[in-house]
Amino acid sequence: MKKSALPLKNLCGLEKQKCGKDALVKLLRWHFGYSQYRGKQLEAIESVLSGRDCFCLMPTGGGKSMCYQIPALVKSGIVLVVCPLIALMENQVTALKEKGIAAEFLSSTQTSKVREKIHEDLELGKPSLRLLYVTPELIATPGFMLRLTKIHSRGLLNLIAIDEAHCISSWGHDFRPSYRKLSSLRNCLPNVPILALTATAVPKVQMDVMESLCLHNPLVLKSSFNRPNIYYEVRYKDLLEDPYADLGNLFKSCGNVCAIIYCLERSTCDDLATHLSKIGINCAAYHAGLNNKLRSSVLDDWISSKTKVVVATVAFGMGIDRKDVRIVCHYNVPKSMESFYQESGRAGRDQLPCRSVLYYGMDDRRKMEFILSKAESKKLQSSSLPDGHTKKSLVDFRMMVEYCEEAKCRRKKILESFGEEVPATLCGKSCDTCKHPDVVTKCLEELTSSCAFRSRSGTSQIYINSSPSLILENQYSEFWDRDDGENGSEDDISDADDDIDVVKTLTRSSLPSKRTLNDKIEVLQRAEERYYQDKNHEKQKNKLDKNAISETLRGSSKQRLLNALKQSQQRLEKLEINLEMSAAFLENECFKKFGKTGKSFYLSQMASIMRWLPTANEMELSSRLSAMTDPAASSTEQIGISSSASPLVDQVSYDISNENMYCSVESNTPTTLESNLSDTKLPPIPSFSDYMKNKKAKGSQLSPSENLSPSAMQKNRDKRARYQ
Ligand SMILES: Nc1ncnc2c1ncn2[C@@H]1O[C@H](COP(=O)(O)OP(=O)(O)OP(=O)(O)O)[C@@H](O)[C@H]1O
Ligand SMILES: [Mg+2]
Repeated sequence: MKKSALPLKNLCGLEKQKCGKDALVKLLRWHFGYSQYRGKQLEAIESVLSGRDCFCLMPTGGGKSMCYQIPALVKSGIVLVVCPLIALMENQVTALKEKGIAAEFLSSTQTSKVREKIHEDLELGKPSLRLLYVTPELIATPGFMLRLTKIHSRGLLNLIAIDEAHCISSWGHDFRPSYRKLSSLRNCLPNVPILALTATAVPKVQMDVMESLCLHNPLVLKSSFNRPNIYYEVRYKDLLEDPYADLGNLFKSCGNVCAIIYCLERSTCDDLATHLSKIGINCAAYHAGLNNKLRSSVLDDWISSKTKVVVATVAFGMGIDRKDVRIVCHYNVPKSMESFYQESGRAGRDQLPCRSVLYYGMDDRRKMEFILSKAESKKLQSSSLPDGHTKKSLVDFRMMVEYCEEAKCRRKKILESFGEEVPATLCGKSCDTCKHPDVVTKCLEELTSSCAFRSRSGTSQIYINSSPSLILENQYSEFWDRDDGENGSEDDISDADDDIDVVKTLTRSSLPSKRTLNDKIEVLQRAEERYYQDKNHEKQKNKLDKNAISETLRGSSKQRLLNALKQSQQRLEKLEINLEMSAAFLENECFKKFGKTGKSFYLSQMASIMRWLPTANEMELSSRLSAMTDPAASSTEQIGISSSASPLVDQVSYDISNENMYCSVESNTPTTLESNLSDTKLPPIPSFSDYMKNKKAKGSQLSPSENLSPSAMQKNRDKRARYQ
């Protein structure tokens, strides 16, 4: 039920713009129904109300949002909240509106009419809005900054709150380049207090956040990271008969509780959800591979308790405020302690007892190490980060491995990883190692002995012998290119599972786990050999099927284009286009040209368009789309790809993944794809006719060009050898 606003004038001395403690408690009760402030909430609120910057570190579920929501109710004017996720903004705005609090968010997902209405309100002498949620990308646009400065100059900008502030630090676990742009806020909007909030920041990240946001003499509030109501536990997959069955039994024994199970890959989410449903557990899968509609309905059903268990990639979580999650399970080991803390922290936000259960497996560990080293080498190549960042993610992951592989208090390990000193008695038997030390020690001994042989040959042979040479060196995949600063993505901060899908290409283990690791690796190696032996044969056989462009694929391509166009429209304020029609037009052009040649080329072209859109200016976009009404133009040239712009590609091979695009492009010129792009502003893939001409000239067999560098030729030879 909506509540009318509390007559603030009676509570607060508006002239002095101050609020006493009692008045602030009344506001909390009236609007949110809570009787008292938690932890350091009140101190944070008082700090920003007095005009002082504040850095607030509170545990997951600690109630950080309240620290900016209450100040918004104290006096008229706006509190600007910067959030990394549209879903997060939507959730909070909906919840606030239900409480009768005037809040809105601005994002590309809204219609221009809705956005215009919000802008109109902001231009009023006394806006009705109290909280305005925006993404960091929007802050970076000059148009929006101008609007903010106008509001500021009218004395109406009361506070800037930066939620999930650790995203600004490249030392943090969820670094978002777009957050970097927030450092201009202090200069552009002087004297507005800034409140930085986070649940996960090691001391180095804390300093970085405060410096990057140019906080002046901030009040630094740090609460313990400890989540006393969570019982921590690790289960060892390699020692379990059947991890799926174990997980099923766990859920059955806990009753019909609300839970989240995190998996590394989308396919595991689907498999596991199917398995759990079969044994009567009310669950659904959630990942970035599902369309928006399905994702929202899974989320809605889970929020409303129609579905009890969600089996998800990390795309699920940030900003989801369901209080009564009783179990958070990790079916694969997370990439860092910070991620683990954030994800497991979604349990027990009601402060009641709950569990974190992590299933740890040696395969998962090696898989993650492989993924992280791949990401590190990419970072190193692009030199996008300063020295010292390299290997950081592997070092972070090491903590996670230690958490699982040491027979020490799990809680202590978590807290110490955040730099907190922990008294020996803190845990009070609320983790498996403290409660059952003998059992855990025995498990670890068994695990170590089963792994002993491996130490003779070093790390996993599977990765050393095969996949890295194929994937690390020879493949160029979109997948590693995700960078919100570049693609302007406002979508999921945690769409990291896209990255993870590279491992789909690797042999997947679903072996009975009581076997020794030795057996497992042998089986994996055999499977891997078979995989490569079958590869050529299979490639021929499935070529047609694999290459078909389904209606679903076309639908999702249109949706991607629509999202990208929305972002372009937001970026280029004068751009007037019909978004739906434009998306359909661009997709159709792509389909017309590549429909017959197959999915690989179609996907490559789609990817090129997606890269081109965020770089195109108004004129380029309008002229490209003018072909919609000019059939002659549209038939001669496709968007962003002119045959003359073809970057002389010698070998284009498409393989391995059927869902995600894996386009391996090797150029015979030293020109990089990026430099082509910046020169011409055109997507850097060859036109199909060029490719065919090239191919015909060399016979039907794909062969390396004479112009290829010796190392590239060697790589190609190696690659083919593996396929024979
Ligand atoms: N003083 C309070 N008393 C009781 N409940 C509170 C109080 N303050 C906040 N809450 C509730 O605690 C829950 C968690 O709050 P919130 O979402 O702000 O946490 P958070 O610190 O932002 O967590 P995260 O790091 O996961 O984003 C919410 O349901 C909120 O309504
Ligand atoms: Mg929060």
